[in-house]
Amino acid sequence: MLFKTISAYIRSSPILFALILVGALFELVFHYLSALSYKYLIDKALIPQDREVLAVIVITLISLGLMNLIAGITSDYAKAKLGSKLLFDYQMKLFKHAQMQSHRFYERFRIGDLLARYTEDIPNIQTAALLTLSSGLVSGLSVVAGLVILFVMEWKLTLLAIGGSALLFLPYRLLKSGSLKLNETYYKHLEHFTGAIDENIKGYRVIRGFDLRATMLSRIEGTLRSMLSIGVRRSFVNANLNRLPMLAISVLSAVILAYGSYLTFGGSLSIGSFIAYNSIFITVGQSLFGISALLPYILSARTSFGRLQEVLDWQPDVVEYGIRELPPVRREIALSKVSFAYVPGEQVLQDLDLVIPATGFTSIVGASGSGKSTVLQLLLRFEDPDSGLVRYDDEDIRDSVYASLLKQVGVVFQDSVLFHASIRENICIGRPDADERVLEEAARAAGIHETIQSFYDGYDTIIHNQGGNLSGGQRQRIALARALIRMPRILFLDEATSALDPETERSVNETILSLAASRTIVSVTHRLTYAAMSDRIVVLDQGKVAELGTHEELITLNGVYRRMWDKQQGFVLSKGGGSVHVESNRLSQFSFFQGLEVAALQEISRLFVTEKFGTGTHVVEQGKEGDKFYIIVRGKVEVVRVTETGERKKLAVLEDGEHFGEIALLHNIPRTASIVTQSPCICLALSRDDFNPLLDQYPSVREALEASLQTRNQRRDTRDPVVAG
Ligand SMILES: Nc1ncnc2c1ncn2[C@@H]1O[C@H](COP(=O)(O)OP(=O)(O)OP(=O)(O)O)[C@@H](O)[C@H]1O
Repeated sequence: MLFKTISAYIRSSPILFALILVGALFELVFHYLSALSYKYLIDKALIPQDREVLAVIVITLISLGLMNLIAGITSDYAKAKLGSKLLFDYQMKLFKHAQMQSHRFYERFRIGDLLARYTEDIPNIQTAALLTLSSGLVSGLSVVAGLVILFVMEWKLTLLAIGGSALLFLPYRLLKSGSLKLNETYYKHLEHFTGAIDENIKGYRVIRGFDLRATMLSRIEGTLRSMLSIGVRRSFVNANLNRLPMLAISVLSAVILAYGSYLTFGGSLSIGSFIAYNSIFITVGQSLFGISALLPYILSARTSFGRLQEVLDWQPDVVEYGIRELPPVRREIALSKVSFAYVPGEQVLQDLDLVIPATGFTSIVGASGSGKSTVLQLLLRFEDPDSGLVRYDDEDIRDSVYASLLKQVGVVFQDSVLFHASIRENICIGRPDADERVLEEAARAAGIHETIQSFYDGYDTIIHNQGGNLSGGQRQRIALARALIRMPRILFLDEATSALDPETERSVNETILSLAASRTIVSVTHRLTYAAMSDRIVVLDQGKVAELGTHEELITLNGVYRRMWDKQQGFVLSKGGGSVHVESNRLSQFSFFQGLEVAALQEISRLFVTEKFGTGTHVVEQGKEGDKFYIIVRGKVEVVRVTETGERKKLAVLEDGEHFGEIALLHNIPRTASIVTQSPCICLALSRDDFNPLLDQYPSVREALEASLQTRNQRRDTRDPVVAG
């Protein structure tokens, strides 16, 4: 398969291959004529002392040498070009293939797996192809030509040489399968290694926060030790693939020398012929050795080729077969009877029907994990539904040219990736042909033009480290400008502002609201204050549309939305968002504060302290004794538990208005899980020491907390994974 593919590839560049072949033939002719010249030099020039013959031989050799040099240089250039082209073509092919893939592909092939293909496997194939074309081709031709000449000169001796040559390939046959297996194992470990490095870089906060440094170090050490031991065996086998043929050649040379001398003693072979024969045999031997020296490279390339094919054979989930241009959306975008699962059997959306009018501002809200982002992914065709269809007006988007869909939409994510380039390039990446006026218009619409102008280099300011030199609000506004410059008919926002501080969030949302007048906006958000301003709200619950309507309609419904809304109400942020106050009626919603007088609730409310956390902070550490109860005012946290084997398990996600750690108000008991922020968070914290004096005053609170603790212990006994932190 490797040879078939590579030789087809080489044949696709006939001129380069012809140049390489001509170079090989010249080299061959030069080598053999040099060796054969001994026969004439000794028998026709030196022994008879004929100076004229000597001069002819020398001039012929010099001329051939020069021609060989020119052909060699041309062939080297052709090889360099062919090799670089092969590298380029395969790397492009792999890149393009990866671009067409969706989540299943990226779950199967982690970053380490893919990087290894680019940096190890493709270069391995290139090396083997180039070596085969250079020393392999010359050596192969040389062996054939040499054996023919030797056969004509002395057939008995040559038969002996051919028989002996088979010995050279014996080690290959013996070591081949072992070498292939070792190569495969080595690359598997290399993938783990690069994947682990990537994970350790990206997750350094989590690793430090969970004190996983020793665990990670020992994992990497384990991988590196395995690579060390496999590396030793691999190098040893490869060295033997080289050394054993060399040994076989030495033995064969000794036999040829002995038998050739015997023929010379008997007078059936002249001295000149014997020296020429021996010289040609040495060239054949070297060529055979040249071929056997290629074998480790070819074996390695075979493994690499298999690994590369494994990726290239992966069929994309979203196949771009549509041929019709998608007309501009006029009426609606919709999901009809859509079911979708990332993991077979774990349904995220089930028979979902949703129609979003192509006008105004639609918000999609719902609890974490209800499928909001998944709906957006399907509308953008990042994924295709398992059943049902996604349509823009009456067009099934699978039947349309994908680019014509993307042309109509713009998208801003929560973590908008900005590239290491100027602000101008980052915005214009959405529309490379945009002129200065269009660029500034987009930046103005996103409310960032003045800020950019105030930078020393203006639009030419370079964005470093994915936007590290900009504030969160500036990054999101640039991402918004990048989406707007495409003048999209529909703008999709996926939690585009929820990671911003309250003040910036308010101002970016005002900008977004002003955009809704001229285009359709579909926004996934969990912050209901801004969803309330939209024209319609879709409430998702466990992958289904639970409610649909305006804010007022949904509040009157008194259902899921109303509960979510109530949870997020009752917090008063000071101007600038520096501190938060929780209202007494909000506190009364917590089961353990229920029934308390307003005065008592107000007293408790005053005990709460505002705490702010950046993304990736461990608000609560598993195993550490807890002494605070927290309410999340804004932000998103993950409840995670590290198992005894070091595995990190995500148990739940908590958002605005949700709480954790109430048992700590009663006892200083170890936390059963950690709470890690997923976005910047503002929390209200109530410490046990502050709250304790009130417990005697309000026995109902103590009873409710005791009951809560009991429930939690029962849960733990039945191994229920949900914890309150
Ligand atoms: N790539 C993935 N592979 C497997 N499961 C996934 C993947 N992406 C999402 N899920 C799961 O699909 C479900 C819905 O996820 P989705 O992101 O759509 O929810 P969401 O409502 O947007 O949640 P959030 O508000 O937390 O972002 C969740 O249970 C989630 O764990």
